[in-house]
Amino acid sequence: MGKFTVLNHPLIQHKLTIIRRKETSSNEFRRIVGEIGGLMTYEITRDLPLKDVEIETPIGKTTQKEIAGKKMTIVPILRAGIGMLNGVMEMIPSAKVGVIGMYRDEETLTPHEYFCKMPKDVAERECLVVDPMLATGGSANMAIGALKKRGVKVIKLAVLVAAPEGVKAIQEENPDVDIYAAAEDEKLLPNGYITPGLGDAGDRLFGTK
Ligand SMILES: O=P(O)(O)OC[C@H]1O[C@H](OP(=O)(O)OP(=O)(O)O)[C@H](O)[C@@H]1O
Ligand SMILES: O=c1cc[nH]c(=O)[nH]1
Ligand SMILES: [Mg+2]
Repeated sequence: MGKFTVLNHPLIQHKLTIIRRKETSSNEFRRIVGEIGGLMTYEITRDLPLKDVEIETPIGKTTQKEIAGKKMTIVPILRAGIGMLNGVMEMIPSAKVGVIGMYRDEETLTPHEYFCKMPKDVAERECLVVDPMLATGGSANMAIGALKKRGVKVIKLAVLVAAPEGVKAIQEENPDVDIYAAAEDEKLLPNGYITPGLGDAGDRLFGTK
């Protein structure tokens, strides 16, 4: 089964509390979602392999470390995943970006894919799927399925708030995927929202409600 890790760094926890507050403006919400995305990336990439490289400093030759192999593909799930993207890209500027568009039917909570554009060599890269909310897990499972269909072998999932139901759904359908979250919340409500959660992440990011 894939690992489920809650990244309880004090900065991440503090910033998460700010975006949970209902009075936080879209402007501040957007900025902080990006910042948390960056802080989470720092933790998630801890085990990236390194290789030795010969370089020359102004003083002389030396052998130092750099990240080995192809850089990651970051895969934001539209719309809300876009909120995390800039923060993640600041940490890994050479990563490529693959975008997948998905919306949840408000009645049935079933996800629907409406867009997918991946880098040509996506199958050779590790993918980090980002979305602030893991509720039923339907959207993330569908996005992971779309990547596997394109030949991707190593996939990680980063979310801000995870419902236990969503974590279970990913672990059952995609047991090879490690999940990272800033928090695991209490549960899913019958209407599909996470409690206590932070409301509708897409609407709060884009000011649509
Ligand atoms: O785990 P699930 O039950 O699938 O729910 C989580 C999904 O719901 C939200 O997207 P939404 O459908 O609201 O689209 P949006 O990002 O465009 O607002 C959220 O950003 C996730 O993608
Ligand atoms: O609580 C939730 C659940 C799904 N999507 C959101 O944006 N918020
Ligand atoms: Mg939404």
